[in-house]
Amino acid sequence: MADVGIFVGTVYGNALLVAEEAQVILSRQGHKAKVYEDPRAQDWALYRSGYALIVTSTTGQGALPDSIVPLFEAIKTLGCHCELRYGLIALGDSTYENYCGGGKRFDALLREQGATRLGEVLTIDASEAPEPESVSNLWVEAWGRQLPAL
Ligand SMILES: Cc1cc2nc3c(=O)[nH]c(=O)nc-3n(C[C@H](O)[C@H](O)[C@H](O)COP(=O)(O)O)c2cc1C
Repeated sequence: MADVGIFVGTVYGNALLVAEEAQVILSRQGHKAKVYEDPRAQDWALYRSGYALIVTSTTGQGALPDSIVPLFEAIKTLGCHCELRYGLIALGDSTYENYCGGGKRFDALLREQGATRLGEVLTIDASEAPEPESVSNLWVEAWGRQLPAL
C-alpha cells in the first residue's frame, strides 16, 4: 500500500469534493490517504519522497486558487523532487481562455522539479460535467491501481 497526500486547491468546493471521494476510493484499495484542504509546506514534506495527488481548480485568468498558492510557492524553493510520484486532477471550464491553467501550471512545476507523474493529467470541464466526482472516480480507481500494493 502507498501513503498518499491529497493536496487541494479550491474556491467553491468542487475540488474538495473530488479529493474527498478520491480518499475513500484509495482507502478502499488498501492505501493510506489524507486530504489537505489548506496545504502547507510542512504537509508536503511528509510526501515529497513518496506519493501525492493534486486536485486543483483554476480561478481568475488561469490562476491557482488562493488555498494552494502558498504550497505552489514553497515547492518552487525546495528544488529536486526526484523521488516524488504524483497524479494531477485539474478542474476548469472550457468556456474560459486558460482552460485548467492552474492545474497545468502545477504539473509543469513538478515536472521541472524532477517529479514523475503517474498517468495523464485528468482535466474536468465544468461546462460538461456538473458533478466532477462522477468523472474523477473512475480515473482515481485506475490511478490507485498504479500505486504499490505491498
Ligand atoms: C471567477 C472564475 C474564474 C475562473 N477562471 C477559470 C479559468 O481561467 N480557467 C478555467 O479552466 N476555469 C476557470 N473557472 C472555472 C472553475 O475552475 C470551475 O468552475 C471549477 O469547477 C471550480 O472548482 P472549485 O469549486 O474547486 O473552485 C473560473 C471560475 C470562476 C467562478
